[in-house]
Amino acid sequence: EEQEEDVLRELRLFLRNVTERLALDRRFKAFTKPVDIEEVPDYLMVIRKPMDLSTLLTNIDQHKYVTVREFMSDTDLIWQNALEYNPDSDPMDRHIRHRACALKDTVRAIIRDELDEDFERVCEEIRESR
Ligand SMILES: CC(=O)c1csc(NC(=O)C2C[NH2+]C2)n1
Repeated sequence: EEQEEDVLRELRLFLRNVTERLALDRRFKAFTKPVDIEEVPDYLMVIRKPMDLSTLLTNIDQHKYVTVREFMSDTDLIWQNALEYNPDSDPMDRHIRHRACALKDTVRAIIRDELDEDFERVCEEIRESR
């Protein structure tokens, strides 16, 4: 009902704010857009579920996320994919893995500091009722 739509609207505002702050952080530049398959032709052979910050914003606007948990599954894909695609000891791989770990820690810190547990519980109730 209307109150549920108010909750989901507030969820989308929170998720857009988090995503835009991540996209402004220069450390996460490599994660802002889908990997360019012309530049990295083998990427889709290694990574089955690509994800990036611009796609998160599109998903939010398409009402894909009803809970923060669902949003975090997709933010986890971003750094997990980077760790998987860049496993080697060469400096470039190490550099992007460091940024992937920074993305993981930054998302978790924001959620811990800024998400009210009771708000997420209401979102989970809405998801289970649908
Ligand atoms: C987004 C992402 O994880 C990404 C984009 S390019 C890249 N890795 C490289 O270009 C090479 C360094 N060793 C492979 N990783």
